[in-house]
Amino acid sequence: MAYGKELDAAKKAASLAARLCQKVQKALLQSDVQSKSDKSPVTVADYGSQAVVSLLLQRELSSVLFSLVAEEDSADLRKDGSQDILERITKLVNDTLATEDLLKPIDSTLSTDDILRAIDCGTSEGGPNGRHWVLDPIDGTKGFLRGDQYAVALGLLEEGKVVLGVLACPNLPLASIAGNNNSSSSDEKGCLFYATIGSGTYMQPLDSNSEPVKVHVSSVENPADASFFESFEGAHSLHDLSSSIANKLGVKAPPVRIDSQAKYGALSRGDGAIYLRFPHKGYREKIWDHVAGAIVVTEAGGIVTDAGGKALDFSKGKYLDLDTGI
Ligand SMILES: Nc1ncnc2c1ncn2[C@@H]1O[C@H](COP(=O)(O)O)[C@@H](OP(=O)(O)O)[C@H]1O
Ligand SMILES: [Mg+2]
Ligand SMILES: [Mg+2]
Ligand SMILES: [Mg+2]
Repeated sequence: MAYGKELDAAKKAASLAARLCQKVQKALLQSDVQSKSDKSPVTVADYGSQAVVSLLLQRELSSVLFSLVAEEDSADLRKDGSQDILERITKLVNDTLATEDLLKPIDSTLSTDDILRAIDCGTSEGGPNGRHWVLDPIDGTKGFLRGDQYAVALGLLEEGKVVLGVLACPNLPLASIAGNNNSSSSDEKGCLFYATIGSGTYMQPLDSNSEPVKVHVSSVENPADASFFESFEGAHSLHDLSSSIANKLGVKAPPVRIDSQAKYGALSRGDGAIYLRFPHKGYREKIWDHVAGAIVVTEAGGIVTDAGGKALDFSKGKYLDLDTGI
């Protein structure tokens, strides 16, 4: 299969990064620190996830040319007073890598400098030529902090086109979320969605080796039977505008609001039929917020465009040039 080796590496990297995030999110929920608005735990998970993916991809693919466009960089970690947080990230990454039995044994424990370097591999600008990995180490940080949805989102661009995407969604129920905003806690959670160009979209449980299943977008034709997704955060997308558009389309169901590219994952298996996103004026969308999600949806039979109906162009660097919304 085309991109088979890249897909294996990407699935492994995203799953392992998700494991790191789950560990941090658990601690975040169990301790009472969560409400204290101390953002350091999430920073730890964002950085740790980015380091894990960067290290894994490089180790598994050992290509001379490795380009990664990723959300985080190490600038803040290099500042005075960041030593403690950097050591925590380093420990998290080492502990996470040590749990991966499929990995070649690690020659030595990674140092703080190794971690800084791994994070900074993600400073590529992308663009229309060659291969670029695109990573959002935690998409939906606000959801992550709330204990809600988030995703590790990893994609691959080749000559400006998305050819591969992986979405690890640790809190997304394996069963459909159609019709309910809050799933019961007994639901089995943790989904891994993946797609390569021309080969469809698959979903498998994040923490087991169960067989992947091919997924397809909703087949609902009548808008009256459709439901739509949007950001949980009103600051990220104009809820009033989505509602009025949904209304005009004839959609009757209330919006399903969830964080992150888990929306694209849920869409790809038909939990809902539509995703509407209208950022406030002046906001520029970043490619890592959509690359993986876009291919997961298109390979499942869906269509992803800007609000003007044009396909998303991921070849312009870090930002998407959009007409109004997605
Ligand atoms: N004002 C804004 N308008 C639109 N999107 C925004 C935003 N501020 C942040 N975002 C983006 O929205 C993403 C989350 O998407 P969603 O709203 O679907 O959960 C964030 O990703 P991160 O959490 O990776 O920073 C961030 O990139
Ligand atoms: Mg994001
Ligand atoms: Mg992020
Ligand atoms: Mg962010």
